[in-house]
This record gives sequence, C-alpha cells and structure tokens, in this order.
Amino acid sequence: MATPLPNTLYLGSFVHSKTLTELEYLHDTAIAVDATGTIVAIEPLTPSTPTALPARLGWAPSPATTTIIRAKPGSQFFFPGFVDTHLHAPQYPNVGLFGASSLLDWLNTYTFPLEASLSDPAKARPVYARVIRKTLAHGTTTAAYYATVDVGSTNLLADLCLAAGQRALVGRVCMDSDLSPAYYRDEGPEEAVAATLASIAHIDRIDPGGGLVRPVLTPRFAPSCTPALLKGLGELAAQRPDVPIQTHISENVGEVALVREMFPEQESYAGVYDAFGLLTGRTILAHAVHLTEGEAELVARRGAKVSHCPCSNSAITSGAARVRWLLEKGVVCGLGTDMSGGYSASVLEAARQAVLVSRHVSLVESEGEGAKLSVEEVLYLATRGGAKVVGLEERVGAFEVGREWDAQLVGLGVVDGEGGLSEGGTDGEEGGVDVFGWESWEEKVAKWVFNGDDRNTRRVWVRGRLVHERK
Ligand SMILES: Nc1nc2[nH]cnc2c(=O)[nH]1
Ligand SMILES: [Zn+2]
Repeated sequence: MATPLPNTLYLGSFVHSKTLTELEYLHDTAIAVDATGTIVAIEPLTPSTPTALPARLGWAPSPATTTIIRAKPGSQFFFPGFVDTHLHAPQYPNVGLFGASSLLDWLNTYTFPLEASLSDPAKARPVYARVIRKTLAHGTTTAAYYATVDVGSTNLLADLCLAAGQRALVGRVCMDSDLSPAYYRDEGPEEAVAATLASIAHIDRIDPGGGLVRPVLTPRFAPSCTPALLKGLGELAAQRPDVPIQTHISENVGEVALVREMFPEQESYAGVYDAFGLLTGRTILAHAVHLTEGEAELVARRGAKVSHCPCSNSAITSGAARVRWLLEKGVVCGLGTDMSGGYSASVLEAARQAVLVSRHVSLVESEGEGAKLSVEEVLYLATRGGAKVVGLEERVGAFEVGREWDAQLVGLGVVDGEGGLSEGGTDGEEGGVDVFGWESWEEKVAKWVFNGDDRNTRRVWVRGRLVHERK
C-alpha cells in the first residue's frame, strides 16, 4: 500500500464477539496496531500505557511518534468492521426499487437493464465509487461484491476498492443461459470462462497475494448458467483452490422449480452445484431460504457457507431463512445486504432485520422460540461469522493479537439529566440517535443495533488505514 501507516494505540472501550452468543466488553483497554495494520498487543489501559507500551513494543524512534486515538468514555466504542458477505455493486442505483416483484421478474424488470447499462466503465465508475463510499460509511470494511458480466467494469470495481482501501472479493458475473436477455449475457461457456480468467488475472496483478482485494468465481445462479459453464467454472475452481466461489441458492420457490426443470438429472439445487464441483468449503451461498433437510446437510458436509440476506428476502418476497436451523446443522452463516434485492447498504440494518425475521420464523409452530436470534448472535454474524464466510477468519472479524485492524469507532449521543444531549452529543455531532446515556453497555449495544445508522459510524479503518471519517 502507498503510504506507510503510523504505529497506533487505540484506547478506551472495545466490544466484539467472543462466541456466537457472547459479546466481550473490554473497557479501559489499549490495543496496539503496528505499521502493517496488525494488532500486536491488547492490554488494560494504565496511566503509563501511552509511553510504556510503545517502548516495550520497540516502536522506533520514540513513543512520541505513536499516534493515539481515544474513544470518548461512556459514549464511544470500537467495534470490528462489518463483513457484507453478499452485495451487487452495479445495483446500487436501484436501492429501494422492487415494487411488487419477486425474484425472476425483479431480475428482468429492474436488474438486468441496470447492470447492462454499466458495461461501460465510464458509466460504472461513479456508481462503484459511491457504493464503496457508502458501504465504508456504514462500517463495512469487507464486501463480497458481484460486479457485472463486463470484464472492464469488473476490473474497475477492484481498482476502486483497492484505492479506497476497502477489503473486497470482486467477482465477474457468469451467465450464459437464455434465462438472461440476449443483450446481457456471456456469449457462451468458453467466453465466460475466458472473461473470468481475464478478471482474475487483473485482480491478481493489482493486489498480488490478495492482501486487500481478491477475485471470486461468480456463477450468478444455476438457472443463468448452462451445464457447460458450470463445468468450466468447477474445473477452474479445482485449478485455483485459493479463489473463493459465490452464487445464489434457493432464494425463491419459482427459482427452485426452475432449477428442477433445467437440471432434471440432479437431485436438488444444492446437488447441481455439488455435481459441478462448486459446493466447497470456500463457497458462499446467498439466501438458502428454501433448502431441504438433505440439502442443508449436504451444504454442511461440504463446508459451504451461507450469506443470510434478510432485507432482500423480505423485500422481494423470497421468504424467511431458518438461520437457527442452519446453524444447528453446522453451517457457518454471515449477513449480506444483497443490494439491491435488499434496500439498504447497511449491515447494521441487515443485523436488525435478521433479528426481526427470526421472530417471524419462531412463530411457525415447528420452529418455536429457539429460532429467535439475539443481538449478540446477529452481531456475530455481521463480524466474526462473516469473516468465516468469506474465508478471512484468520485476519478480521474480532480484536485479537495477529488479526488486522478492521474496525469502526461507534459514537452514541448521550442524554443528560435534563433530557438534553451532552458531551457534544447533538444530532449533528454525535450521531442523531438521542436515546443513549443511562443504560448498561449491553443495553447501549442493543439500542445501537435497533436505532443506529451511519451517523453513529464516526471513523472506519481497514488494515490500520483510516478509510472513512464522519465530519
Ligand atoms: N437477490 C438476487 N438474487 C439473484 N439471483 C440471481 N441473480 C440475483 C440478484 O442479482 N439478486
Ligand atoms: Zn444477490
């Protein structure tokens, strides 16, 4: 990366997921992040920490060169950056447009025309720049993006992520079947594989080693791919075990029926991906709303991961994914905004909707109370779980020595005794959410999940680099 980072001490309160069900609250704590953006120490904060810790870490030439960033006591905390495990960068201009549609007519009415219109990189550039800015502003430090079928604009998306400092998986969308309109599809399976290779080569070149941006194989979904293309991508996946795979699965009942019709020789939707070598431990499956018992077990056996997209599943009337059921089967899950099936760029919104959708699932007699997801659980899915889904569990998702500093500073307005906002906690300054000030930390975090938005996301870092600051 271009400019070297200063060694930095982050001081104050830190909140992160320890396990699926447990958030850890670290108050009066210091986290030291070195010039590579890696966490090198986590320890209790004492008056001597700002000088003693840099000296102990051998940060040259003197502790005075260390940058110190403090969270305001009581009203600010550091939280791991969010991982958006599924979104479509070119669909951003359509957020909130879905009318009364469901998946297949939504694709034809809203989505394919928009994606096709961005095949020109000059048109894609402002859209992609805005998506990256917007998602960073909402605390998304890692995003698994679908681009379009076009290699040039896919590569541009990767360039822009790298320049903005957002960690990303960037996939050129593969689709050669006649489900997609003639004006927006690959010419054939060989052309699709060749275009995918061209995009992978570009991303490998701009970020060798994939420190920040990585390619991802992206068969759009089974109905938009011929068997020959799925076979070609499966072979590519075998040749490049370092490259993850992303696709959609069992989002909508009409789609499931279509897959049955198009792939009659396969036992199930998950079975289609499996037959072509695309159901693997590095596969990200978006939605998984209508999987059968047997499919969920197959997904778990293969170690494939699920991106739960509750905003999208509600908006385009896909259904309510049974996340507890998936977790109990041993399927690793994360959250996706699925813009613009989902209407929001915010993973916090996805977390909130995941809680609410799980309430609806719990109302189904066969599911019951156990289906409800807690605030702790959805925040796990948004961070540590998401990191596992995109294959970055060693690097991001929590505050631990050896992980990289992908983090957000969350600020909460504070209501004083007179009912006014204190410590600079005006709408403009501290974030517009004026309900905070007297509660426990557990309650603060719950209120943030249900009332917070990008105004509360004060600063965002990826790999130690400041990538967003709310003025
Ligand atoms: N939500 C969603 N589902 C899909 N299935 C195939 N393509 C898409 C897409 O763009 N969005
Ligand atoms: Zn999607």
